[in-house]
Amino acid sequence: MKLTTGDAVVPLLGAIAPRYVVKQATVKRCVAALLLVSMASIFYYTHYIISSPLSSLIHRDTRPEPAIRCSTLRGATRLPKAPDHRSEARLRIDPKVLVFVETLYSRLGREIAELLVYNRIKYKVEVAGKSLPVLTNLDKGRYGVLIFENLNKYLQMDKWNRELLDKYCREYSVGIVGFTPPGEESLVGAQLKGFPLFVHTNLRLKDAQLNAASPILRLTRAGETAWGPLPGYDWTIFQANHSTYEPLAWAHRDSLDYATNKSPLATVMQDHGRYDGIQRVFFGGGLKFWLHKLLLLDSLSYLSHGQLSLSLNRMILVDVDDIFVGEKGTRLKKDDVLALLATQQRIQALVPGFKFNLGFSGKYFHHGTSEENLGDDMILENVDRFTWFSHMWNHQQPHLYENVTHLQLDMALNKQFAKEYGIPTGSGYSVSPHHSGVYPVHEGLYEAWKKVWNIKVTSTEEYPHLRPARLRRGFVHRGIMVLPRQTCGLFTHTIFIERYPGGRDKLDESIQGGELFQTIVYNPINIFMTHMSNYGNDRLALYTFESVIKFIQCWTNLRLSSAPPLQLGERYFQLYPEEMDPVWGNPCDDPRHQRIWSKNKTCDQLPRFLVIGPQKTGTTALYTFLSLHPAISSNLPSPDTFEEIQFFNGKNYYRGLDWYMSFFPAAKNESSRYLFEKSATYFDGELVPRRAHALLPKAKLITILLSPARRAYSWYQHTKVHGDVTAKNYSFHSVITATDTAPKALRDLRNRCLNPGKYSQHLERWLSYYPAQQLHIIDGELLRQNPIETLHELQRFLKITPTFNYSTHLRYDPKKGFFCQVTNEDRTKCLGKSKGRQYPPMEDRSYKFLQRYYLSHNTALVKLLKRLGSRTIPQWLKDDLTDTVMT
Ligand SMILES: Nc1ncnc2c1ncn2[C@@H]1O[C@H](COP(=O)(O)OS(=O)(=O)O)[C@@H](OP(=O)(O)O)[C@H]1O
Repeated sequence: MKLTTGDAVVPLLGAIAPRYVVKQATVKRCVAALLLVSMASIFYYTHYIISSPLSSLIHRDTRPEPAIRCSTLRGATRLPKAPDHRSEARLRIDPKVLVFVETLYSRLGREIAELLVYNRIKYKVEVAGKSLPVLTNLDKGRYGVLIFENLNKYLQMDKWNRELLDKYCREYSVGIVGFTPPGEESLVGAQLKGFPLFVHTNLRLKDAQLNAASPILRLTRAGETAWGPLPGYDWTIFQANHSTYEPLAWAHRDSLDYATNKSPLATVMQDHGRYDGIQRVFFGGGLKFWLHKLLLLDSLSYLSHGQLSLSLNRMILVDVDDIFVGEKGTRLKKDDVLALLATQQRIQALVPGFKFNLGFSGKYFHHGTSEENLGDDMILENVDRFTWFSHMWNHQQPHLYENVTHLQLDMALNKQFAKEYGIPTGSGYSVSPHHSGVYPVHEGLYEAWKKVWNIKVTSTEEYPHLRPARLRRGFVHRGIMVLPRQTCGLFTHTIFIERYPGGRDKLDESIQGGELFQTIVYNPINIFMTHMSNYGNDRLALYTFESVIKFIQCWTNLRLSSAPPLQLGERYFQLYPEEMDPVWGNPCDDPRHQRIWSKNKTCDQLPRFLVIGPQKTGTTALYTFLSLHPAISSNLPSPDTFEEIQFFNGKNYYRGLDWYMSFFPAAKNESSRYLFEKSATYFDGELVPRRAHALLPKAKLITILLSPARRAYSWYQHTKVHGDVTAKNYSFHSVITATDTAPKALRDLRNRCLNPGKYSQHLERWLSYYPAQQLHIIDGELLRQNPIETLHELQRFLKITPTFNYSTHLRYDPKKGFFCQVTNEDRTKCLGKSKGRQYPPMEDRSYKFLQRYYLSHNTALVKLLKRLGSRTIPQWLKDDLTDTVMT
């Protein structure tokens, strides 16, 4: 049966299906009929709709054209330059926002926080109604703007706190933003408690406009009308009878019975502070309406006197991935290429330097229909009008290659193709199919990229994860800048507007104030990912980008520009130098990452617990004794740092995950393997807890504590024996008592000697990443005197079964003065002579000095141990504190 028209499907269903259902009435046959119909539909779609000569007519009729119009685009009105909110006054406020929320889960509170995160604005969340947080630090205000998710929480604050807060705002010139909450009861002309300001609530509004004269508008441009209803039915509008108030935004009532009064209603009201000396902005609705998000950003900028101003520069690069790759019937034809060029030219007038950035896979060149092959030729005829980057030759994902040689060969083929067809090869930029190899890092990709293409910059949506987009970041690995890539809502399969998921309205919503528009507003540097097929067919990408760029021009004062990827990369890391350092996560914690993780790799090659130090507390003894356990395995030794890998601190971290995992060979018997690592310098490493947690969030942490004074002395002896010149030249007492005017080498040695002993401080940092249940603290004195009991307790904490009986494996060796490993009945194997050294006892004056030095830290440690539920306080800690009190 040949299907000719869409109508033919109906009789097919009507004729066949009922007969089967009624006469046979068997489930099997129903399923078979359904299958048949589905297959017929697929056949109809793929063989008729897509390849029919009529298909172009069907879809081309509905191909969307950018229809964004406004006075700015016509050049009709030249609006004044965006104001700079920076003030001449000597400001004493930090560029940080304090957000008072109703609860930690309230919706608007979350939306506010998300907006701040997206724009990298620092903030602190506080639940309103509790006591006020500390607002000042020395003579500086900690916050530049206060936001109340629910304005009532501010208006109804108890007198004492309200006065304190208002005083802070006046003294430090800090402004307040307040959102009126929706209420069940509709208010008509109700007065805001204590202000000559009145509200009407629960209104439906439409057709929003901005007050062009408002000094708040900076990023947001006035002059247009956002036609149509505003989202929600619970808008509040403001009416004032004091000159301190000035509307920032208006809208009209969206109601049939309101035809008589056409005057606009203020939805956002500015309080200039003439009434009570505090500047405020009141929002008559939440952040559902896109324009309000912009107005909030401008309000923060204005109220903080420019401390929280965002740059107005935005850079845009549009990658067109998969050039030459698409399926027959979905590729570019000649007129598509001409449209691409024409749109590019129009965009260039709005975005200086803009060129579509084409990523090609040469293997599929001329693999389309004859018309599409002419399209390929047309692209190459205009090769110099675009910028170019290399995709993989055959579009295969890099992590699927057997080895780096094959990967290089594949890349070389694409390079050869580029040379043959005059495609420029010097952009230094590349991307890989489905982000494979970029993140999680596949070292082979970076190696091959550098060798074949001299790649210096790439982009991905996957670091640290695809979602949420606002948290995407960049990093640098092996000299290659990895930039965050943005999505524009178009994917390989979205090629016809009629079939856009959610319909055309959905795409238009994203362009006109929605997700895509906001992506550009919030990201100073935007690299968008699109595919060749988005530029043929309905040319949705051309429509999307031209429209959103126009919409940005109409509604914002942003200065758009573009530049080649290398320049974008340099700019990105100038803006965010702190992002250069990567933070490696576990590829198996994210199903998307796991899918692009090489089959040769496993996530089992990671430790389940870490012995984190600090140095000189007995970590080697613990490491050695743990390694005797048949179910526990440590890492392989490092050629540089012996039993310690020292990955999470220092330079080794930049060697990447593959390097780290190579120390943990694949287990033979998975169930009995407890992999662990001990690096004693982890304990006090500033970055270590964050890095360790990103990779090993479930790992258990073991730390050993002993008198920080004695630890410092042991460390000094160790450093001296290892030939440290400063330690050799200065006595222990000179080192620990060195002042800040001492030579740098001595100060450095002092710090390295003393800092690890500030236990509470370091433990708090670990506990800000890991839950307390994952931390086990060993008393270093007990480890030394009774390692058997210490290890039994540790096994209980680690939940390792069956318990290994250490009493038959460890024995006190009187000669060594420590417990050692039993090798046979009368022999033991002790740790080397560098552990359990002989040195003179510490001078009394040094011990006393250190007791005082560590007093506050030790006191804090006692508190911390109690908080952690410790029933006994170590004897050395009691001694250190008692002696101090007595002296
Ligand atoms: N069983 C056993 N054998 C030998 N040494 C033992 C043992 N148990 C604890 N200790 C104490 O461990 C101290 C060395 O600590 P570390 O291994 O953590 O030092 S290091 O940071 O790895 O260099 C070492 O410090 P010093 O006495 O100053 O050498 C020892 O006091």
